[in-house]
Amino acid sequence: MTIQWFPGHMTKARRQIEDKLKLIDVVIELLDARIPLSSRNPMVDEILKGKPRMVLLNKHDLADPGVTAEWVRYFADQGLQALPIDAASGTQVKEILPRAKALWAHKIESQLRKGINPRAVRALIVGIPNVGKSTLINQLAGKKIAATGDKPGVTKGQQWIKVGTEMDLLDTPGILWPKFEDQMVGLRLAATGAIKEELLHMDDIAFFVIKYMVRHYAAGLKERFGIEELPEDLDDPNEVVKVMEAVGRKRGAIVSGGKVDLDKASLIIIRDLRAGKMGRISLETPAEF
Ligand SMILES: Nc1nc2c(ncn2[C@@H]2O[C@H](COP(=O)(O)OP(=O)(O)OP(=O)(O)O)[C@@H](O)[C@H]2O)c(=O)[nH]1
Repeated sequence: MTIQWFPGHMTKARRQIEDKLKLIDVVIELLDARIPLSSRNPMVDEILKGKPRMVLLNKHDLADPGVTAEWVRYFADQGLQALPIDAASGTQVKEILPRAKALWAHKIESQLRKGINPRAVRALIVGIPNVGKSTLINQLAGKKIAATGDKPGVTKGQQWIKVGTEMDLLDTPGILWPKFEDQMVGLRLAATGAIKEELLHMDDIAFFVIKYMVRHYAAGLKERFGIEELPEDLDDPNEVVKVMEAVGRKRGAIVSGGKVDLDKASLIIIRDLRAGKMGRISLETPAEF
């Protein structure tokens, strides 16, 4: 699967999810805790057609905990339970089963009333590329089964995976596309690694990251790169370039003649952000929407 979503890809992805929906009881919608709305498919409500659903805010280990708490309230206001998790380390993953059972409780109760032994709740994980679907499937399965990778687009391939005796999970997730027509959404997706780097200009992504960091996480930026003065006028590109130059000098990204290699400095900023080296950072808040 490539990351360039054309209308044909979207139609195919949508059909694949609709086929899976026929088999399952509850949907586990995986979002990136750092950018919950930018990592959300714009048509998700329509595609999931009212299936009981929970939201998981993944990669919470990299997100700002205060902002994530705001997002949990945001989703609660929309009637959706959102749970911050870290699929890679397994933090809060044990909470998923009780929540899936709660979403399916009315069916379990009606089966019990009829004297039928309730079957395991059937679940499907859905989300955009690179949000951590395979990593979560592996955590829930308790062993390595799905292919994982740090580049978008590695999920391939329907089998059920037993999560204990009470939940069956489809072994291939539903792949959704993000809303990248919006330039800001594209920048946030690129900054977090959900869009392939080759498709965007590094310096545009780094510009966006620097500006956001100066506004919201100045201390983390200063500390990581030993910068004393940050720009005040963020509308002046020269000021932003000065930050890039400081990063390049600090990290030895210098070309002949002693000039800073701005492409390398951009890459350093983006890689450090993705690895959490500047602290736990969220790139959007409910208040911005
Ligand atoms: N820090 C952190 N990294 C995570 C977490 N969950 C997944 N990752 C990383 O994110 C990257 C993508 O994870 P995958 O599980 O391959 O994502 P996917 O959604 O299956 O991706 P596709 O196959 O592209 O659809 C990998 O490098 C994972 O190690 C998490 O909770 N925290």
